[in-house]
Amino acid sequence: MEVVVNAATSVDGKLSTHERRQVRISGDADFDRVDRLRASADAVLVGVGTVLTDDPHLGVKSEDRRVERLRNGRPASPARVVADSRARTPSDATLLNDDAETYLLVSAAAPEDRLATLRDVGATVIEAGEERVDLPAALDALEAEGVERLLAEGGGELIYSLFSSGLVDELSVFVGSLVVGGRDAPTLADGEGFVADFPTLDLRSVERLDDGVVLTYRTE
Ligand SMILES: NC(=O)C1=CN([C@@H]2O[C@H](COP(=O)(O)OP(=O)(O)OC[C@H]3O[C@@H](n4cnc5c(N)ncnc54)[C@H](OP(=O)(O)O)[C@@H]3O)[C@@H](O)[C@H]2O)C=CC1
Ligand SMILES: Nc1nc(O)c(N)c(N[C@@H]2O[C@H](COP(=O)(O)O)[C@@H](O)[C@H]2O)n1
Repeated sequence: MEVVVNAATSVDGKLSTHERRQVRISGDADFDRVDRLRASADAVLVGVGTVLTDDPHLGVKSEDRRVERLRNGRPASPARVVADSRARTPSDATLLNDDAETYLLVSAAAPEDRLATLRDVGATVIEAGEERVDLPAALDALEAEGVERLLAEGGGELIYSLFSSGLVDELSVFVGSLVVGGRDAPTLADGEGFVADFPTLDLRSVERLDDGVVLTYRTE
């Protein structure tokens, strides 16, 4: 499976405010680039932190791209995937609507009643890990479901875990021209942080877009 991570950060590396309030960092051209990435993916992954704060849709927005996918025998939008160890995704979350399939990656610690509720509203549950989602095992299970290209859109906890498990193939970051600040604001990679064996990246392109730049890396 090819795993592509995409996010937008301020110049000081923040994904959102210290209150975890979503910030419009990308401009129209960058949102269109993200839409192209979504259209090229079989599934889009976020952590449950992003679902709880942003209630994202994660679908392809361009009608032309949805039509093109259908013409190629694919669903109009990629599947939505949430890393959600304890099944905290609200049953009325937007990404559980009928626009695309939705997978919840949970751990053995997820309460049965929550799983039943979420299955009732259409989610497909994949269990991997005891206390927290075991991402390598969960991604293997997704691959068995036909997901060959996975776009991970954040947030910082999830992106850190993907790097720490060596699962990232490509990273693109839009760096917008604003400073968000705040020592507690989410950054591109949070988690516990690396103290050695830092993942190193190979910078492949630098593109000026909107009022910022898109940096694209492959992992080594
Ligand atoms: N600017 C941008 O491009 C983007 C910004 N954001 C912003 O990021 C913020 C949310 O980020 P953040 O709080 O880091 O939350 P995340 O979206 O990264 O979700 C983190 C949660 O995912 C669950 N999870 C399950 N398994 C794992 C695992 N193996 N590794 C890591 N997490 C796992 C955990 O909850 P549990 O243990 O309960 O399962 C964890 O707390 C929001 O403010 C949002 O607006 C988000 C996306 C893009
Ligand atoms: N790429 C990007 N640029 C920004 O400026 C952003 N604020 C975000 N945020 C993330 O985009 C997702 C919303 O998706 P939908 O529009 O609801 O489909 C969500 O994950 C945000 O955190 N991304």
